[in-house]
Amino acid sequence: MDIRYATSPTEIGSMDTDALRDRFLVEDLFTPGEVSVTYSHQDRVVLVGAVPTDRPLGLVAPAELRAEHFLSRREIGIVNVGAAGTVTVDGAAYELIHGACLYVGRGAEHVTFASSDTAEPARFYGFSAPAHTAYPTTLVRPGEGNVRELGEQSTSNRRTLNQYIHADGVRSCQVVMGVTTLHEGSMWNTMPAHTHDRRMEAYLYFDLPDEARVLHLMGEPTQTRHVVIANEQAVISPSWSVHSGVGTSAYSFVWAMAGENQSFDDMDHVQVTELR
Ligand SMILES: O=C(O)C(=O)C[C@H](O)C(=O)CO
Ligand SMILES: [Zn+2]
Repeated sequence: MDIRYATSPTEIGSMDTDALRDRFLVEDLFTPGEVSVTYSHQDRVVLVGAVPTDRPLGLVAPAELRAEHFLSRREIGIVNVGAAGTVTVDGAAYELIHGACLYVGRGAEHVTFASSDTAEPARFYGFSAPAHTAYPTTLVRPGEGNVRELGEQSTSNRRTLNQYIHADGVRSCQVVMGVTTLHEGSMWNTMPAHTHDRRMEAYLYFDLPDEARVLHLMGEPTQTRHVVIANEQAVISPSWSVHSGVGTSAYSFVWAMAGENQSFDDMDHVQVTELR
């Protein structure tokens, strides 16, 4: 299992490009026929990528979890960023089309991923956090979440944010999750930027053309660094780090958080003019 240790803000000043990428960027989550798992010590979040091809794939607990089942002490939010597929949770099948989200609560024992058409596989992205109790497994189809329209065309940041798992929607212990889609011609996400000292966050960029990239901004607001990110790569953002990006093309991203609270609007806003 890929392990990423937690990072202090004092550490990143001396990191070069490769060190930043090794610590924060998750490049290979989606391998056909495999389930890939990255364990982050930032709030003990686990990122999962599953690409089922000719047979279903199971979500198995890595040895490092010291758990009988992956979800023995955890919950997970799953978004399908590929073609249609099915997630089966203890015998109940949920169909996820592109952009749909499934919350699976603590205690589920057998979770499997399958593609509806093996020639065009589903690509499941999971964000899992420790959970203290069991909330019901719930499917949210694209557009069924709480929608927020953000930004302006004139500042190239017009985007639609869908909240799926959140305090006023699908209930969870820690995970807050949704999808934001940039409108055509808009390139900036989360600008003006913010931090949230009470939660870490991870972004998975998707629906980005192969030849395009997102320049993702991270670090303390007055000590920013950038990471160049390709389609279907995830980036881990500690609670002290801004997380904003500009694409060379429109794109979507799954954002997901875990930590001290679930209050989406509990953000420490940063003015554009404060960034360095
Ligand atoms: O486009 C945005 O702005 C976002 O999607 C922001 C994320 O949801 C986020 O950073 C929540 O804290
Ligand atoms: Zn955020």
